[in-house]
Amino acid sequence: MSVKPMRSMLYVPGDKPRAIEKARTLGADAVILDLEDAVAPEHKDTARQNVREALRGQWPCPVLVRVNGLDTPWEHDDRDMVLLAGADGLVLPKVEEAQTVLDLHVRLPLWAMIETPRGVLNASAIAAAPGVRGLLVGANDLARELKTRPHPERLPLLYALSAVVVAARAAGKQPIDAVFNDVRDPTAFARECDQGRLLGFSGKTVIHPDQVAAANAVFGVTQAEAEDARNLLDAWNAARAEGKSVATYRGALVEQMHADQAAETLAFWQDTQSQAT
Ligand SMILES: CC(C)(COP(=O)(O)OP(=O)(O)OC[C@H]1O[C@@H](n2cnc3c(N)ncnc32)[C@H](O)[C@@H]1OP(=O)(O)O)[C@@H](O)C(=O)NCCC(=O)NCCSC(=O)C[C@H](O)C(=O)O
Ligand SMILES: [Mg+2]
Repeated sequence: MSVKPMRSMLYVPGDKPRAIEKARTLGADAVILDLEDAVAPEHKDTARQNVREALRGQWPCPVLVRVNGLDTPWEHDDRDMVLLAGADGLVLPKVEEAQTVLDLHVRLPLWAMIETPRGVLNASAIAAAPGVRGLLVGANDLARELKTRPHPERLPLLYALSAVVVAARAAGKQPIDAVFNDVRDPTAFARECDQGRLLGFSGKTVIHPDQVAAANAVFGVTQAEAEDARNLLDAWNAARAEGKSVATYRGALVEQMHADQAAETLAFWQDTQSQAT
């Protein structure tokens, strides 16, 4: 299954109608209307009503809803509302085993959050479950559960982050990196985006308007990268036309997989260009 990479997935608290309205205009690749941890217990009902209302309107991107966990009193009402109101997908928090996803029996695309040690250990099976489009890291919960200390390079979380990338990629699904909490530190945010891309994530979950463009830039394709991919493909096609099995581009070996990767880069570039116009 090929799904367009989600460079930025913007969480918006369900109890903030002004932020929900603003989210339509921010250029995120997806919006996640949150009913879970961004909403206090006494606001859950109002948030559900706001989200139901918001789903009736027009959106320029897919709109997902993060429901409350299965072990909470709100999950049932959340899920009923989401199914009736026609969201583009369901984000399930704190998924720990594939059976949770299998037991849901919903047709909506599912995005499973990996944010507990058991979730990390079972990430491969969760990613492979039918209906799952991607895995989202919940690093705040994960750090708490792992009893790690904060670290600027996320050293204590690296094993879990890579485990999520490997699990999602093995199943052909999208791994989406965790949120960065300090919305007033764009430099550190950009650094964490770079690290996420380096690790293999498709995109990043974000929590503030200012983070959207930066995530789109880091997880997108630059013009220079698109030109490079086009040149590599030209070199590859020329070598193949001469009957060669491999090529070189700028002195480096090019094989079929590099050509395939370059073609994917170009396709993604063209897709984002056509969206921007
Ligand atoms: C993080 C915030 C609480 C910061 O709020 P605030 O200081 O009020 O932001 P600003 O004043 O800078 O806001 C400026 C304008 O932007 C709008 N806004 C803010 N956030 C969003 C948003 N997420 N989407 C859309 N619009 C947003 C404000 O309304 C202002 O608009 P205007 O009045 O017109 O100027 C706040 O950003 C926030 O609440 N963010 C989302 C938090 C959230 O969703 N949390 C849940 C997901 S993360 C999570 O749960 C962790 C995960 O599970 C894990 O375990 O790691
Ligand atoms: Mg969480």
